Amino acid sequence: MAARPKLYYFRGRGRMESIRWLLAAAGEEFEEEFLETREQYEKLQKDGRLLFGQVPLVEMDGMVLTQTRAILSYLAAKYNFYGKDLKERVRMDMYIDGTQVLMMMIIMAPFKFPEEKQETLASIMQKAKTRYLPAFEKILNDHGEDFLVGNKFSWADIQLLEAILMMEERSASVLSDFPLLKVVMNVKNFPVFSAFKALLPGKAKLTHLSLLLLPLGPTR
Ligand SMILES: N[C@@H](CCC(=O)N[C@@H](CS)C(=O)NCC(=O)O)C(=O)O
Repeated sequence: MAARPKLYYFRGRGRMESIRWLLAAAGEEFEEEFLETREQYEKLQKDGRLLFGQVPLVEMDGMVLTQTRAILSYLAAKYNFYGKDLKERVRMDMYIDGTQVLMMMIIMAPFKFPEEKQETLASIMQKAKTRYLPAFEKILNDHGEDFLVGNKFSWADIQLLEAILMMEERSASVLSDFPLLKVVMNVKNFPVFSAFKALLPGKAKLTHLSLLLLPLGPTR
């Protein structure tokens, strides 16, 4: 098994993207194998490496890991992005689960019928602005800190930043009514910005992580 984590997924963001972000935030270099042929996928199946026949698949620390949320929890705990106790952890879980629901809606939107895409996206962005972003703005406002939980950079911040950058790709002004998020969720002020940057090949004009390089979905 490779010394570095090895990621197996399609050449796109999808469910693997948050895994890449956590590894990048930890400053961990990783390898990727993009699944581009049916044979590659079938080989993983045949070798018994896909527990439920699905990717993302990550090989690391002598383990073969599948199920996105399980992989993310492992990484967050391993690299100390998962709070100092169970109470911090459960708050993070709430924020992360909410954020991931929103992200999955955005990820799946390109798979809609062409005539439905625009309306679907508009409704997701509306939900983001009325349900999700106000909740995070309030959290920051209530505790007055720069991070979502425990006044310390965590998985919850990384997840929310990723979601916000996804939304800003669709609507650059999505944070205009959320002044605290605008300041706190500025990628350039993020403590791991340099770690992100270091992992970007070449030019490092960062708005997204590896994903300047990878397409979001089938239409992009
Ligand atoms: N619950 C799984 C879902 C994984 C999943 O749906 N993976 C898709 C690719 S994004 C897949 O492998 N689909 C093939 C299949 O289900 O046969 C996770 O979160 O990792």
